Amino acid sequence: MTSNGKNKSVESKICILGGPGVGKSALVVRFLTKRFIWEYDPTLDDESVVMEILDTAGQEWSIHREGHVRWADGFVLVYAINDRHSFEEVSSIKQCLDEVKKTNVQCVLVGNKIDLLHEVNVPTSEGERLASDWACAFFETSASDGGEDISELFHELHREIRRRKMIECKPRRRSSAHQMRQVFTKMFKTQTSKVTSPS
Ligand SMILES: Nc1nc2c(ncn2[C@@H]2O[C@H](COP(=O)(O)OP(=O)(O)OP(=O)(O)O)[C@@H](O)[C@H]2O)c(=O)[nH]1
Repeated sequence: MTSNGKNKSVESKICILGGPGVGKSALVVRFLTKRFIWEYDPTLDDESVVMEILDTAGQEWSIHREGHVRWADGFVLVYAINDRHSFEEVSSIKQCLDEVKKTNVQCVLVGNKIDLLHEVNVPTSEGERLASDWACAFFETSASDGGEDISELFHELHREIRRRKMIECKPRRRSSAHQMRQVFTKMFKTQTSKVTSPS
Protein backbone atom coordinates (compact mmCIF):
# COMPACT_ATOMS: atom_id res chain seq x y z
CA MET A 1 0.00 0.00 0.00
CA THR A 2 1.13 3.54 -0.66
CA SER A 3 0.98 6.37 1.87
CA ASN A 4 -2.38 7.51 0.48
CA GLY A 5 -3.91 4.12 1.21
CA LYS A 6 -3.98 2.91 -2.39
CA ASN A 7 -2.24 -0.24 -3.52
CA LYS A 8 1.05 0.37 -5.24
CA SER A 9 1.03 1.16 -8.91
CA VAL A 10 1.28 -1.33 -11.75
CA GLU A 11 2.87 -0.10 -14.94
CA SER A 12 1.63 -1.03 -18.36
CA LYS A 13 3.17 -0.14 -21.67
CA ILE A 14 0.53 0.11 -24.34
CA CYS A 15 1.12 0.53 -28.07
CA ILE A 16 -1.63 1.72 -30.44
CA LEU A 17 -1.48 0.15 -33.87
CA GLY A 18 -3.63 0.21 -36.97
CA GLY A 19 -3.75 1.50 -40.51
CA PRO A 20 -3.36 5.17 -41.44
CA GLY A 21 -6.20 7.51 -40.53
CA VAL A 22 -8.27 5.07 -38.45
CA GLY A 23 -8.26 7.43 -35.47
CA LYS A 24 -5.40 6.15 -33.28
CA SER A 25 -4.28 9.62 -32.18
CA ALA A 26 -7.86 10.80 -31.76
CA LEU A 27 -8.59 7.89 -29.40
CA VAL A 28 -5.47 8.51 -27.31
CA VAL A 29 -6.19 12.22 -27.07
CA ARG A 30 -9.80 11.52 -26.11
CA PHE A 31 -8.72 9.06 -23.42
CA LEU A 32 -5.98 11.26 -21.96
CA THR A 33 -7.88 14.50 -21.98
CA LYS A 34 -10.91 12.95 -20.34
CA ARG A 35 -9.10 10.97 -17.71
CA PHE A 36 -6.15 13.10 -16.89
CA ILE A 37 -7.10 16.71 -17.47
CA TRP A 38 -10.81 17.17 -16.86
CA GLU A 39 -11.41 14.29 -14.47
CA TYR A 40 -7.99 13.58 -13.04
CA ASP A 41 -8.09 10.33 -11.12
CA PRO A 42 -5.22 8.03 -12.01
CA THR A 43 -6.64 5.07 -10.11
CA LEU A 44 -8.33 1.91 -11.26
CA ASP A 45 -9.78 -0.80 -9.01
CA ASP A 46 -8.28 1.09 -6.03
CA GLU A 47 -4.80 0.94 -7.43
CA SER A 48 -2.78 3.75 -8.94
CA VAL A 49 -2.20 3.21 -12.59
CA VAL A 50 0.79 4.15 -14.68
CA MET A 51 0.22 3.72 -18.38
CA GLU A 52 2.79 4.55 -20.98
CA ILE A 53 1.06 4.92 -24.32
CA LEU A 54 2.88 4.82 -27.62
CA ASP A 55 0.87 6.25 -30.49
CA THR A 56 2.26 5.11 -33.80
CA ALA A 57 1.59 6.65 -37.19
CA GLY A 58 0.13 4.14 -39.67
CA GLN A 59 3.01 4.38 -42.10
CA GLU A 60 5.66 3.90 -39.39
CA TRP A 61 4.41 0.45 -38.54
CA SER A 62 6.63 -1.54 -40.87
CA ILE A 63 9.78 0.45 -40.08
CA HIS A 64 9.71 0.41 -36.30
CA ARG A 65 7.54 -2.58 -35.61
CA GLU A 66 10.03 -4.85 -33.86
CA GLY A 67 11.04 -2.10 -31.44
CA HIS A 68 7.41 -1.24 -30.67
CA VAL A 69 6.46 -4.85 -30.21
CA ARG A 70 9.31 -5.65 -27.82
CA TRP A 71 8.67 -2.49 -25.78
CA ALA A 72 4.94 -2.97 -25.29
CA ASP A 73 3.10 -5.13 -22.76
CA GLY A 74 -0.13 -4.92 -24.73
CA PHE A 75 -1.66 -3.49 -27.88
CA VAL A 76 -4.73 -1.55 -28.93
CA LEU A 77 -5.44 -2.67 -32.49
CA VAL A 78 -7.62 -0.16 -34.28
CA TYR A 79 -9.55 -0.26 -37.55
CA ALA A 80 -12.20 2.13 -38.84
CA ILE A 81 -15.66 0.65 -39.34
CA ASN A 82 -15.97 2.51 -42.66
CA ASP A 83 -12.67 1.16 -44.01
CA ARG A 84 -12.56 -2.56 -44.80
CA HIS A 85 -8.91 -2.43 -45.75
CA SER A 86 -8.05 -1.22 -42.24
CA PHE A 87 -9.90 -4.27 -40.84
CA GLU A 88 -7.77 -6.58 -42.96
CA GLU A 89 -4.68 -4.68 -41.85
CA VAL A 90 -5.26 -5.33 -38.14
CA SER A 91 -5.28 -9.06 -38.85
CA SER A 92 -1.87 -8.96 -40.47
CA ILE A 93 -0.56 -6.69 -37.72
CA LYS A 94 -1.76 -9.16 -35.08
CA GLN A 95 -0.06 -12.01 -36.92
CA CYS A 96 3.24 -10.08 -36.96
CA LEU A 97 2.90 -9.28 -33.25
CA ASP A 98 2.42 -12.93 -32.34
CA GLU A 99 5.40 -13.90 -34.48
CA VAL A 100 7.72 -11.33 -32.90
CA LYS A 101 6.57 -11.94 -29.32
CA LYS A 102 6.32 -15.70 -29.91
CA THR A 103 3.03 -15.81 -28.02
CA ASN A 104 -0.61 -14.78 -28.34
CA VAL A 105 -0.08 -11.09 -27.49
CA GLN A 106 -2.38 -9.21 -25.15
CA CYS A 107 -4.56 -6.83 -27.06
CA VAL A 108 -7.96 -5.25 -27.45
CA LEU A 109 -9.64 -4.87 -30.82
CA VAL A 110 -11.28 -1.53 -31.57
CA GLY A 111 -13.62 -0.60 -34.41
CA ASN A 112 -13.48 3.20 -34.43
CA LYS A 113 -15.65 5.85 -36.16
CA ILE A 114 -18.90 4.22 -35.08
CA ASP A 115 -20.56 7.63 -35.53
CA LEU A 116 -20.25 7.05 -39.30
CA LEU A 117 -22.97 4.39 -39.20
CA HIS A 118 -24.24 5.29 -42.66
CA GLU A 119 -20.81 4.34 -44.07
CA VAL A 120 -20.41 0.96 -42.31
CA ASN A 121 -18.16 -1.43 -44.17
CA VAL A 122 -17.32 -3.74 -41.31
CA PRO A 123 -20.37 -4.93 -39.37
CA THR A 124 -20.16 -5.38 -35.60
CA SER A 125 -20.50 -9.16 -35.95
CA GLU A 126 -17.23 -9.37 -37.91
CA GLY A 127 -15.34 -7.43 -35.26
CA GLU A 128 -16.82 -9.63 -32.56
CA ARG A 129 -15.85 -12.78 -34.44
CA LEU A 130 -12.25 -11.65 -34.91
CA ALA A 131 -11.93 -10.66 -31.24
CA SER A 132 -13.34 -14.02 -30.25
CA ASP A 133 -10.72 -15.77 -32.45
CA TRP A 134 -8.04 -13.77 -30.68
CA ALA A 135 -9.64 -14.29 -27.25
CA CYS A 136 -9.55 -10.57 -26.57
CA ALA A 137 -12.02 -7.81 -25.75
CA PHE A 138 -13.80 -5.90 -28.53
CA PHE A 139 -15.00 -2.30 -28.49
CA GLU A 140 -16.71 -0.05 -30.99
CA THR A 141 -15.88 3.60 -30.37
CA SER A 142 -16.21 7.08 -31.70
CA ALA A 143 -13.25 9.29 -30.92
CA SER A 144 -15.25 12.20 -32.24
CA ASP A 145 -18.30 11.61 -29.98
CA GLY A 146 -16.36 10.29 -26.97
CA GLY A 147 -18.05 7.91 -24.55
CA GLU A 148 -17.08 5.66 -21.68
CA ASP A 149 -15.97 2.84 -23.98
CA ILE A 150 -12.76 4.67 -24.78
CA SER A 151 -11.66 4.74 -21.13
CA GLU A 152 -12.92 1.21 -20.66
CA LEU A 153 -10.83 -0.23 -23.50
CA PHE A 154 -7.60 1.14 -22.03
CA HIS A 155 -8.58 -0.03 -18.56
CA GLU A 156 -9.50 -3.50 -19.79
CA LEU A 157 -6.11 -3.87 -21.46
CA HIS A 158 -4.36 -2.57 -18.35
CA ARG A 159 -6.19 -5.16 -16.23
CA GLU A 160 -5.19 -7.96 -18.60
CA ILE A 161 -1.56 -6.84 -18.53
CA ARG A 162 -1.63 -6.69 -14.73
CA ARG A 163 -3.18 -10.18 -14.56
CA ARG A 164 -0.50 -11.67 -16.79
CA LYS A 165 2.29 -9.89 -14.91
CA MET A 166 1.00 -11.29 -11.62
CA ILE A 167 0.88 -14.81 -13.05
CA GLU A 168 4.40 -14.48 -14.43
CA CYS A 169 5.70 -13.19 -11.06
CA LYS A 170 4.24 -16.07 -9.04
CA PRO A 171 6.91 -18.65 -8.16
CA ARG A 172 6.09 -21.90 -9.87
CA ARG A 173 4.94 -24.66 -7.54
CA ARG A 174 6.62 -27.98 -8.16
CA SER A 175 4.29 -30.73 -9.25
CA SER A 176 3.44 -33.45 -6.75
CA ALA A 177 4.99 -36.03 -9.12
CA HIS A 178 8.26 -34.11 -8.94
CA GLN A 179 8.06 -33.97 -5.14
CA MET A 180 7.39 -37.74 -4.92
CA ARG A 181 10.37 -38.42 -7.16
CA GLN A 182 12.58 -36.40 -4.82
CA VAL A 183 11.38 -38.35 -1.76
CA PHE A 184 12.06 -41.71 -3.46
CA THR A 185 15.49 -40.60 -4.64
CA LYS A 186 16.37 -39.55 -1.10
CA MET A 187 15.07 -42.82 0.39
CA PHE A 188 16.93 -44.87 -2.18
CA LYS A 189 20.20 -43.03 -1.48
CA THR A 190 19.81 -43.60 2.27
CA GLN A 191 19.16 -47.33 1.76
CA THR A 192 22.16 -47.67 -0.53
CA SER A 193 24.50 -45.91 1.83
CA LYS A 194 23.28 -48.15 4.71
CA VAL A 195 24.03 -51.29 2.69
CA THR A 196 27.43 -50.17 1.45
CA SER A 197 28.74 -48.45 4.55
CA PRO A 198 31.28 -50.53 6.54
CA SER A 199 29.97 -51.76 9.89
N1 LIG B 1 -16.04 10.72 -37.86
C1 LIG B 1 -14.97 10.36 -37.17
N2 LIG B 1 -13.76 10.80 -37.53
C2 LIG B 1 -12.69 10.43 -36.79
C3 LIG B 1 -12.81 9.59 -35.66
N3 LIG B 1 -11.57 9.38 -35.16
C4 LIG B 1 -10.72 10.06 -35.93
N4 LIG B 1 -11.38 10.69 -36.91
C5 LIG B 1 -10.82 11.52 -37.98
O1 LIG B 1 -10.01 10.68 -38.79
C6 LIG B 1 -8.85 11.38 -39.21
C7 LIG B 1 -7.59 10.61 -38.78
O2 LIG B 1 -7.53 10.61 -37.35
P1 LIG B 1 -6.15 10.36 -36.59
O3 LIG B 1 -6.43 10.30 -35.15
O4 LIG B 1 -5.11 11.32 -37.05
O5 LIG B 1 -5.81 8.92 -37.18
P2 LIG B 1 -4.46 8.08 -37.01
O6 LIG B 1 -4.85 6.65 -37.04
O7 LIG B 1 -3.70 8.54 -35.81
O8 LIG B 1 -3.72 8.48 -38.34
P3 LIG B 1 -2.16 8.26 -38.77
O9 LIG B 1 -1.33 8.96 -37.74
O10 LIG B 1 -2.08 8.87 -40.12
O11 LIG B 1 -1.90 6.81 -38.82
C8 LIG B 1 -8.95 12.77 -38.60
O12 LIG B 1 -9.51 13.63 -39.57
C9 LIG B 1 -9.88 12.59 -37.44
O13 LIG B 1 -10.59 13.77 -37.13
C10 LIG B 1 -14.12 9.15 -35.28
O14 LIG B 1 -14.35 8.42 -34.34
N5 LIG B 1 -15.15 9.57 -36.08
